[in-house]
Amino acid sequence: MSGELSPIDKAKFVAAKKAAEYVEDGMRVGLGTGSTAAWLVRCLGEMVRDEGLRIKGVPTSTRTAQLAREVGIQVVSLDEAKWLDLTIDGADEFDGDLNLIKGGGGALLQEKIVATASDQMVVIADVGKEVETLGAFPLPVEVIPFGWQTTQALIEETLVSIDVLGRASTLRMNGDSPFVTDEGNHILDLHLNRIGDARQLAMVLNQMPGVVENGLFIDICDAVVVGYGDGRVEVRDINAGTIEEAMLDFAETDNLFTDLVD
Ligand SMILES: O=C(CO)[C@H](O)[C@H](O)COP(=O)(O)O
Repeated sequence: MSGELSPIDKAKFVAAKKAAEYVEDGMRVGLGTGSTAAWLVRCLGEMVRDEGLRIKGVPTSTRTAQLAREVGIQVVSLDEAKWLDLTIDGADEFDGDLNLIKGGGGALLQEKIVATASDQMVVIADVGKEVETLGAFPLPVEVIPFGWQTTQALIEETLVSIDVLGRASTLRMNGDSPFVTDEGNHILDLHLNRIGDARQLAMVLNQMPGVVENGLFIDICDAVVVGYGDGRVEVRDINAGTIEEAMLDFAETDNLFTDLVD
């Protein structure tokens, strides 16, 4: 059964499976969005079902909320949970300092709120997401629909004085219509190619009227669990500075490969 998955999907799965070990009974857990996070939700659902794990999950999107309920995880709102023990989420890019680009799935706003309200954020990613410098992946910026073209122009103009290689941006589409986030906003994808100073850029973007949030996660992530297509995983922990390596066995989890959900 595992042969049906591409190496990238196997890598995402093993990262998620390994990260599920961080989750302990009684925890309030932020549940990320995207295909890698969907694997995590499925793994946690299996632990709830088979091992009696009791957790409260705070989803970062309507998609994740639906999947979490489907697999039997108790879903609560962030305001009900108030503060979280742990958030596990995917990423579009991570660098050596574990700074991230997120928002490829359009859920960056809830993802950042939830991750920031957590004692610990663990990112799960296939090794292809690792970069030396952030910026090859277009940076998602959530903007309010009112005057979005003016906001876009302001962003592009401001980027002239920022250390980036490109400054074109595109409105994310969903078919013929603009993509709409769970909060009713739009997403501008900034094609920067290379971000020299991600911290500065994140601050500058968030000062602009019309910008709700940007997809740079600076000093938020505590550890990245990196998955490889052959089942290998590495844990990069920013606090302990350690790298743990392990090999996961696909055979035990074949049933999870039957229906990958995103
Ligand atoms: O930030 C995200 C959604 O807003 C995702 O975590 C990110 O896009 C990675 O997605 P995937 O796990 O499908 O590669």
